[in-house]
Amino acid sequence: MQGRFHLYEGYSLCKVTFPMRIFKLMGVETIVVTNASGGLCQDFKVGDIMVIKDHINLPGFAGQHPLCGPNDERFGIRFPCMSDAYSKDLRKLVLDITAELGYSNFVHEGVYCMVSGPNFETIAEARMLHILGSDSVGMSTVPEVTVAKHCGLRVLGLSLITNKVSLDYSREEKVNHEEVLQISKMRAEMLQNVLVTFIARSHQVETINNSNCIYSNAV
Ligand SMILES: O=P(O)(O)O[C@@H]1C[C@H](O)[C@@H](CO)O1
Ligand SMILES: Nc1nc2[nH]cnc2c(=O)[nH]1
Repeated sequence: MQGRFHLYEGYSLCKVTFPMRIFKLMGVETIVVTNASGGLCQDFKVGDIMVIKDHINLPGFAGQHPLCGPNDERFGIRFPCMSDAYSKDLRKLVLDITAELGYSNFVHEGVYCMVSGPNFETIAEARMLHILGSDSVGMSTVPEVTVAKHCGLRVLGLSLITNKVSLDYSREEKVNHEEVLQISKMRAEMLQNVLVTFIARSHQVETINNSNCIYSNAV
């Protein structure tokens, strides 16, 4: 896909996640999701890649959840497990690949937190998300991954840290969308290298077949 739908654009979560069910019906088994996010973990630098190991569905806590409403049993069960949404095998494969490509210094694993946006975080909000265990924060991905997991797709998620999120009232820098786009452009080639190698090697991971799909926005 080129681009995605976002909650902040006014789309319902049903529409935001609809492509996942189309992929399922098309026979896709594995999806790769990419996004841009702000780094909350103090070890992260702008331009780092975070392999998503888990997420926090903040809108979901408030009832903005793509699986609310009658469950469609053709796709999955009413109460899906979400503790292993991001495949361990795929995470290992991508970490091996980034090490081989010499990218280890700027690749980390971490927890992505979704907020609805469209505003970036206040400092108090950022501090709260950090205390809750979020390593990065963004405005997408979680609804799609939730629906993908519900219908049995395997997921790899990569998040590009496009800016540092301020946790400190004395910091003067202000995040803006241009910076997000600029860093995404700067890292596009590196992410493409990782993904091309990942796709070429994905047959090494058991149960993956060739039905893979890249679902990306920022890169
Ligand atoms: O679709 P993603 O999550 O990559 O896009 C992020 C969130 C906003 O659309 C935008 C903020 O700059 O980047
Ligand atoms: N919510 C949020 N989304 C982002 N997308 C890219 N950077 C950010 C950020 O700092 N916060």
